[in-house]
Amino acid sequence: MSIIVENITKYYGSYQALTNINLEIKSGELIALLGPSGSGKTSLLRIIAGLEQAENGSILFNEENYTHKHVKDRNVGFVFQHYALFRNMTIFDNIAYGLKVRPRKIRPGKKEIEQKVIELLQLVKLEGYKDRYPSQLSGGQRQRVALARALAVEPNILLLDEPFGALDAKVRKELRRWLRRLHDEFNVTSVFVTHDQEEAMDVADRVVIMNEGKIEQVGTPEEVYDHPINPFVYDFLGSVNLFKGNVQQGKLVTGNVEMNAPDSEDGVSTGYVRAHNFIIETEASGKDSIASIIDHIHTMGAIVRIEVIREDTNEPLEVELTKEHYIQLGLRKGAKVFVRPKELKVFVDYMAGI
Ligand SMILES: Nc1ncnc2c1ncn2[C@@H]1O[C@H](COP(=O)(O)OP(=O)(O)OP(=O)(O)O)[C@@H](O)[C@H]1O
Repeated sequence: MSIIVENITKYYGSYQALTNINLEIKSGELIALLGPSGSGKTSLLRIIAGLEQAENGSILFNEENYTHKHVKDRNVGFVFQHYALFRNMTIFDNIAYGLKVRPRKIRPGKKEIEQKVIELLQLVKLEGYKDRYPSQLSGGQRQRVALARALAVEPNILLLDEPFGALDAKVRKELRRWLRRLHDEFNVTSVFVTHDQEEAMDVADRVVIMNEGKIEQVGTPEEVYDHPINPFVYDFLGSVNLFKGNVQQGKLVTGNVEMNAPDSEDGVSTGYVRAHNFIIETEASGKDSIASIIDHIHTMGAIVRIEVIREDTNEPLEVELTKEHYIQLGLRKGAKVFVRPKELKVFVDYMAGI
């Protein structure tokens, strides 16, 4: 089922939490709403769900206007961070709940419910746990039950609000795989809220990046990472180094370094370079070589993160390289090196001088 969000505006009292949100979600897509705390992700999800009403705008499911439909008539499944399972019910009964409470006319028979629950238990690999109670499961297992419970009623749309937020990093990763697998299996249009960019980039077909109640950019993980449309998106998606300077005739001048910026307008600008988009050398090789001193070396498995201090401005830079390359170069703390951007994106500082 497709979702269209049209001109949605939401106020809490006089506070405007969402401003003119427009978004089209294709049937069967898995979409992540990603943004810092307070950017309006949960508000948007709740409006899609019908748990919250917007002041302005419409919500369409399969092009039909659902704006004023009650949550129970939208057939959406929910998984929340703290959407506790029923503590006094077994895992089996928790999953069966949504089917058992259906009005008699549309309620499946006992055998049918049983079969469905068993299938779901198999899918989330918890067959052996059906007679346990939620308190006898781990956090990750409980969220798998929550996913199975949400899917049991065959929702048109699955909405997840920080579903893995309360779990540790390793379990979160595992659950991402579950979400992706279950999503592919059921092909249900899914929207999940997260503030974890790695989670969004890893799981979603497309990522919606939100900030201060607005959408900054929508795109596939590759699009938003490789072609961020503004400084906010650049900064939000992974570690980035900033070079404040001035563009003159296709060159960004920063400190005593000149970097090629052929497509940039002249004026006060900031260059953005991701940590892995530097070349690190022991000799200068051009006007864009930034003389620096290694301040800190941090090894993280196959990747080495090096913090260097620019000699011209004393500003720190973060550079990432493979361990293999790091060993080849024989780098150590205190050594002088030259870092050069492989890929630079320049945004004009429109606010400069205002
Ligand atoms: N019921 C409410 N009453 C008043 N203000 C609210 C209410 N719900 C949310 N807000 C405010 O609206 C803004 C957006 O909140 P929302 O929960 O949608 O953001 P979020 O991006 O999901 O944040 P988080 O990641 O912290 O959950 C915040 O500033 C929040 O304080």
